[in-house]
Amino acid sequence: MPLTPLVYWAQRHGEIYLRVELTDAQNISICVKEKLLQFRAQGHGAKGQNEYEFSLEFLSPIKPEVSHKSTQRQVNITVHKEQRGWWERLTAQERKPVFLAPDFDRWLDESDAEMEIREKEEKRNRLKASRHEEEGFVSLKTVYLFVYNLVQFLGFSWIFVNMTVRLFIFGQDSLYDTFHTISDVMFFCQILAAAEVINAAFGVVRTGVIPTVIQVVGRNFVLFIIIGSLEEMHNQPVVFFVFYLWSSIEIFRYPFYMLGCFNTEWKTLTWLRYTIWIPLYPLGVLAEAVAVVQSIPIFDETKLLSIPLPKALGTSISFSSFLYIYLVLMFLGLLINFRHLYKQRKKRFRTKKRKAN
Ligand SMILES: CCCCCCCCCCCCC[C@@H](O)CC(=O)SCCNC(=O)CCNC(=O)[C@H](O)C(C)(C)COP(=O)(O)OP(=O)(O)OC[C@H]1O[C@@H](n2cnc3c(N)ncnc32)[C@H](O)[C@@H]1OP(=O)(O)O
Repeated sequence: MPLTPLVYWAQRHGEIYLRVELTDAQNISICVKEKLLQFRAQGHGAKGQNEYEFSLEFLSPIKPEVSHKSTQRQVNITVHKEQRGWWERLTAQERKPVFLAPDFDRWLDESDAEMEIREKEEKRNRLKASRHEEEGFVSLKTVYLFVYNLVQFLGFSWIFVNMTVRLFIFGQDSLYDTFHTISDVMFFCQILAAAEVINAAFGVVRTGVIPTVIQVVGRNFVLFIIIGSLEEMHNQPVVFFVFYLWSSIEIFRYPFYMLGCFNTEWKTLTWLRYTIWIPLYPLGVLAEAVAVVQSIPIFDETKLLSIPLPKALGTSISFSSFLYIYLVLMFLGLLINFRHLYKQRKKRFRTKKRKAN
């Protein structure tokens, strides 16, 4: 007489779950034909280590594909009903086979199973809705970044082209009136650049906050305090160099970001974005340092932004004292950002190389 294992069952609208009580089951064979399922395996059951088998004639036809998973304690079988629906019993014969019992761990009655389906559907819908929301946010972010980069690109391109054309037409003379012709657009672009700090701080773009703060604060300090607030600085040729060096990188950086918004890139542009800062950054810092040094005697003379002191201590602390400290900060800022840009460059070209392999 073949030995029969204990079999527990439960159903859903689409599936039948069978749990066969056999430990360390091996050589499992499951055959399915229309309504019939035949199981055979070696394992440790109620009658010790032996070969066990059973067959079940289901109430309605089942699909031929049956999946099973054997664990140390049992064999779990999932059978798919040919047609979805609730079966009033498992087997064709009305009398339940003696080795068969309900699996109360998985047991659900019809209404509970329907509720389970509804819950699953609701969960799926919620997931879909949140994915849509996320996609909406992503596309909103893309539009925002694209427009921001486009505006900056147009602004800095206008500056760069204007200065280049004026240099060709007026030669050296153009160096002296850069501020008057360019400053409004430069003010606009650099005020707008504060958004880059916000973007970095709130994770809108994946970049460090410190390098961005150094960049934006450093430039705006030179633009608004050193050059903008001193009329004597307005027609200094150094303004030309500062503005020209700033715009030279931005006409490549912003279109690079614009393409990045659509996960696209143009290799030459990527190379330019991550390479031309190497000469431009030190030159830019040098030009800014020259402007700071040139402004020192003017701040001393005009006493602009100086801090008044009580009479006993002297007259005032000139703003130029702070500028000496700022020159050191500039050098530190240069080192931090140079290192940051070097890392970004290495990361960019290393990943690209790996992708190409
Ligand atoms: C607290 C007070 C501190 C005061 C300190 C004072 C110190 C003063 C020091 C002054 C030094 C400043 C000198 C400077 O003014 C001189 C010049 O600018 S000279 C001209 C040359 N300059 C440059 O080359 C620098 C240009 N600027 C920059 O590159 C950035 O501003 C910088 C923050 C330095 C670096 O950029 P970032 O960290 O963003 O690197 P990535 O470009 O590689 O971007 C990283 C990822 O973020 C994505 N990203 C970034 N921005 C955007 C954007 N606007 N739109 C879309 N995507 C963006 C980018 O695509 C990268 O993503 P992924 O890695 O996935 O590709």
